[in-house]
Amino acid sequence: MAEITLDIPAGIEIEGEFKEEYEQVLTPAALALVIKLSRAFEARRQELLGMRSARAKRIDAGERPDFLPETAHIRAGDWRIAPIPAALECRRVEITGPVDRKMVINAFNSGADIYMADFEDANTPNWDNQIRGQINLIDAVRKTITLDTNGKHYQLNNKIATLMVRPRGWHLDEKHVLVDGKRVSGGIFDFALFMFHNAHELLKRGAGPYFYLPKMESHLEARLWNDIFIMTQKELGLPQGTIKATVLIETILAAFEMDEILYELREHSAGLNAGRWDYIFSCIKKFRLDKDFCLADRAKVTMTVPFMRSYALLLLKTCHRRGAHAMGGMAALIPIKNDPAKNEIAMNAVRIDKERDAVDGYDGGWVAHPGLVELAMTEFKKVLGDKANQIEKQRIDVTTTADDLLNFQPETPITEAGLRYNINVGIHYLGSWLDGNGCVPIHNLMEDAATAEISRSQVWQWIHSSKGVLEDDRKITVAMVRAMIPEELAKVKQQAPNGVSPSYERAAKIFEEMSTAETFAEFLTLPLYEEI
Ligand SMILES: CC(=O)SCCNC(=O)CCNC(=O)[C@H](O)C(C)(C)COP(=O)(O)OP(=O)(O)OC[C@H]1O[C@@H](n2cnc3c(N)ncnc32)[C@H](O)[C@@H]1OP(=O)(O)O
Ligand SMILES: O=CC(=O)O
Ligand SMILES: [Mg+2]
Repeated sequence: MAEITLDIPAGIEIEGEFKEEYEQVLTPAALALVIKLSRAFEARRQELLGMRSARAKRIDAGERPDFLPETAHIRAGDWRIAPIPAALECRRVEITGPVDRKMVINAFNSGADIYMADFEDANTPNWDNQIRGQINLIDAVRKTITLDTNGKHYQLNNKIATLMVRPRGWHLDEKHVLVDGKRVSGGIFDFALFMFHNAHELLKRGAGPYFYLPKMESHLEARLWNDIFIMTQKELGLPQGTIKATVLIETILAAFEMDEILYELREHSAGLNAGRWDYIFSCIKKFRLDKDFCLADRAKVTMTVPFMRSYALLLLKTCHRRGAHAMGGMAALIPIKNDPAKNEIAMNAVRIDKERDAVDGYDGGWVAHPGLVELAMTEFKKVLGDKANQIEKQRIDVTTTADDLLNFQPETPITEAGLRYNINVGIHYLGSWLDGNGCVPIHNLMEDAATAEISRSQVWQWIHSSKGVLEDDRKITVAMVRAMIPEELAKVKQQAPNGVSPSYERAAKIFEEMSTAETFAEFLTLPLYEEI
């Protein structure tokens, strides 16, 4: 590995490989911001992660989450978030995708109102992806990004989507960068580099630095981001309130603190998003030891089952009451090539999903693929007409209670096909992730870190729960899962037209370890990260 030859400020060590083009990202001044934010906030990040573990232990011991008594005044109070900048008023369709150069260009050109560049669920956070992703965004913000590949030239159109960026969640470190000898937060690293290089340029161009914030579990975690925003704005000479962020409500605990999260970020808020896939994963994770909890096959846990419906409606009601955008999540379906009949079914499912969100009152929603933008746009336009959003639509009829949020149905069916599906997807996704691709089409669905977590955690839960019983009354066991893993690995290999890399053997091993271990690993990506 070549040594970093950059002039780097004292206190920071870069352990990642050096490539000449990285120099434009890892400048001394940008790294100084990483140091400043890390020194100011790393202890609090660790404290909050400690609080997550302590809370998880209490839930394991039987505590049920509820709305917080100490913040009742915030929920009852009559406040609204600060006005939303013009560039973020209209968000009917948001396309998301990893920060790969070609996909960045395609996403900006897709016709969506917003493009969320993803350093998180859709991305393997290897060193090259992280730094190259920053380079791609620097070039895109300045509209100089181009690419020539496979005989095709890529460049930005005149009219492009507004950029939002999703840095990594609080649980992830950036292991290639140490500040005072300790790994920095992945989220702070991604955020600081993006802010340093692009905030002023974005403002010059009529937009601003806008973010999506993932996987938070409490309003105190949102407060940490808010404090980071305040310090960064001061450091970079930006007016306070310039940064705007949409928080993904994608953990069951955050669902009890939606008002509080908006309140913490009220000067910097751009609403909430119903991050449905991580939300399902979070429910399984938090209640995995509850003898009464057990969800049916992954495919049965849709947006219309009781706990998901309650969560979606509460998010909508909460946002609009506070003058904030309520953003719908991702329908994981993608266009199906070479099978028009199946494709029509998939497109219709996306249409129904977006129609439901739009009619409910959502202001927009996510798509995973450019081929879905027009379809989703049509559904939102049918409801919104010429309006940029429908924030004025108040859902006072919604009366979601704690019990509604915790009404985990359906419990059946759990099928052998569903179990095998989870194993198959888990191995395939892990293999791809290890090879550097954090978002893949599997069985005609978009699979990313959040969807794969559902597969992995369901297998663990079905083994460990007395309710983990197949329709034909066979109990799901370690031995059953162990026997299926090589069979599903063989199918994954067969399904890959050009074969698979050795990573897939490793992936099968890791999947086996994680799904059969006595202790549940907090996140799939934590042990995986140590492998890359
Ligand atoms: C739970 C959550 O967090 S959801 C958010 C995270 N997930 C995502 O962001 C999903 C992103 N989507 C993707 O990565 C891809 O769409 C996949 C992996 C699901 C499917 O990828 P593929 O099978 O390669 O798609 P396909 O071959 O149909 O792509 C056709 C074209 O669309 C482009 N494309 C596909 N998806 C995207 C996207 N999300 N953004 C930009 N371009 C895209 C491809 O680059 C390709 O471009 P080209 O014709 O210029 O070569
Ligand atoms: O990030 C989105 C999700 O659904 O998870
Ligand atoms: Mg997510």
